[in-house]
Amino acid sequence: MSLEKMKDLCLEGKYLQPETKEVNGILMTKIMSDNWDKIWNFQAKPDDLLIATYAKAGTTWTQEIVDMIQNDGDVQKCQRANTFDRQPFIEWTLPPPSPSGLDRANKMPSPRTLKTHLPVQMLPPSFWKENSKIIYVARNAKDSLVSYYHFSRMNKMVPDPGTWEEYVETFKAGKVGIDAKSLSFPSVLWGSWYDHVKGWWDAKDQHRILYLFYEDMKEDPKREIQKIVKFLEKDTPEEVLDKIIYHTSFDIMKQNPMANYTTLPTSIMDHSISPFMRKGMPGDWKNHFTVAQNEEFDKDYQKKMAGSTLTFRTEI
Ligand SMILES: Nc1ncnc2c1ncn2[C@@H]1O[C@H](COP(=O)(O)OS(=O)(=O)O)[C@@H](OP(=O)(O)O)[C@H]1O
Repeated sequence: MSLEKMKDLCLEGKYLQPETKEVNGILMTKIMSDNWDKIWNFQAKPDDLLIATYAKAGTTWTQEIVDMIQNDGDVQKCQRANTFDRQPFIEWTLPPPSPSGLDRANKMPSPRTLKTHLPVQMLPPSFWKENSKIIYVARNAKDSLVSYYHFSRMNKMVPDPGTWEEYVETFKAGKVGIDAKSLSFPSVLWGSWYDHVKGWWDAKDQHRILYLFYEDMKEDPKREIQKIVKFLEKDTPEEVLDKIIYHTSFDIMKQNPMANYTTLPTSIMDHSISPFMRKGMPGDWKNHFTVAQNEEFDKDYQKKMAGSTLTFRTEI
């Protein structure tokens, strides 16, 4: 769909506050849930690569790294199209005539790289059957929450986050929160962060899954990019590796219109409210949580993550 058409749809108000609906207890936009049968029956292929994350974990960053590796560090080739055109977001669905992630994926020649935010139990079963490779990226809960909050403020295609206080509770609940005073219903798409990261963690030893952490990527991009190179069975020379590190650094990606979502109309994503490429740093949660909120969050976190071997760093 052309950007002009997208603008028209927005002006008609079709993207203002999407309706939401649960599928198997996971909140999605209504249009995604209406399309669920098709998403569930998506046909993956053995040479597909899937980048899976809970929202705001560093998906776009990983997508850019993967594209650069696959294109042997050719920056121009990686600027051939927007991230969402290069690597379809399989469950993402907008009102017609906008092509869905499935439409984009089905039209794409192999080998395909695809994106999803689906929790592990909701992944179309063909990915397991075809043994497609999967890169999962996880980011600590507090920074994910902060990033998701600001993203929900600037992106009209996801539900309004409500106030910061409301959103902290919504994120912890992993679904719709109800604020009795304002009667607003902030909600979080793709379900609980806690279940998401734990579910994929448990799956990683039974399938071809490379499980990465945003904080590790930030701490030592070369080491983490090399893990991806190995997983993709590529042979990437040192100088290409250095080029990839540079091109996918936060400051360079922030200036790259093919990776920073600025080609979308402001009626969809308003970067003046909060840029998509916002801070790009572990530890920004400290600028948002009050001491009391942090203590409450930690208490709740211990309960929700009890029994899991999965650990995160909240700063580096
Ligand atoms: N290159 C690079 N380096 C470091 N950090 C980066 C990079 N690219 C994107 N980002 C940050 O990742 C956050 C966006 O996450 P996602 O791409 O997963 O968002 S989405 O779920 O696909 O909408 C968002 O995090 P916050 O800045 O904390 O909001 C982006 O700034």
